[in-house]
Amino acid sequence: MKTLQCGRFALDLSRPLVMGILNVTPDSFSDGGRFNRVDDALARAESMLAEGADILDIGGESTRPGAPYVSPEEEMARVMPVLEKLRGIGAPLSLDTRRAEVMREAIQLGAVDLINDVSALEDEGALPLAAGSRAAVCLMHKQGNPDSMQDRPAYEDVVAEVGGYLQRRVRLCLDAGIERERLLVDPGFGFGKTLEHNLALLARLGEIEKIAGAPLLVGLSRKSMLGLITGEQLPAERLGASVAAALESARRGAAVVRVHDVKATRQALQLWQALAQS
Ligand SMILES: Nc1nc2ncc(COP(=O)(O)OP(=O)(O)O)nc2c(=O)[nH]1
Repeated sequence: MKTLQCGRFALDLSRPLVMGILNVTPDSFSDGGRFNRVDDALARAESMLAEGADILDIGGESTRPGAPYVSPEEEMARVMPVLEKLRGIGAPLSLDTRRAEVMREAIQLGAVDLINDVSALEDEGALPLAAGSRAAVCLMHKQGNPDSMQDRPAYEDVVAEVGGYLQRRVRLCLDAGIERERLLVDPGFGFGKTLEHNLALLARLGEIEKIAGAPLLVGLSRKSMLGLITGEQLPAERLGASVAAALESARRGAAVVRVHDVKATRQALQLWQALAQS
């Protein structure tokens, strides 16, 4: 049985896991401002667990294209009170940050089971910090940074380049002493990719896993590529496409899908699993 060693938890990867997104920001692209008060964040966490979330992903900085700068102090002020309250909730907590100092504070709190880093531990000190913890790590690919990554994304072969980057990051983590059982990789949909790039990555998801050598986490929920395909301008109105994207990701081998709409995604995955087992 394939297992993800995830801090205080060992997660069974024999079925796709659902990571519920808890953005404690004022400006996340689809739900900014809804859960940035601690009580609202707690209520949201509880409802996502009740809906079947396997992991909660707490993030204090929007990394959507064009997102404004958030200071480390501000990011910490947003996430630490929520992590403190959720520490005893009995479910794996993922911290969505690209800053080593935020990781350090949260690890010291004993409230991080998974470090979800959109910059694949590139921040100074992040790699040894993760190596010294028991947290799982999600290494995500991005081309450029949120302020300009969507200006002119360009690749020779997006799958080979994204896979190759993730393979190099996995190698670095293994050399630093992070066991492979703690690693996830993520192609980073929408992080310096055109619609064509995103579709190629989704279509060829299995190749990414093979090249990188670690299970896949996929985040497509409500993203603008789904808006381009459906014509739906409002991210929160992209439920159908988001659920279909999660299902297609699972069919192509994703181990974890990162979503806003937990209940609908779980139901779709349960149908898919029932079929797979019939
Ligand atoms: N591993 C991973 N982490 C991510 N974190 C944030 C976002 C952006 O989505 P969201 O958090 O909903 O919006 P915002 O960044 O505006 O808070 N996408 C990913 C992703 O695709 N993969």
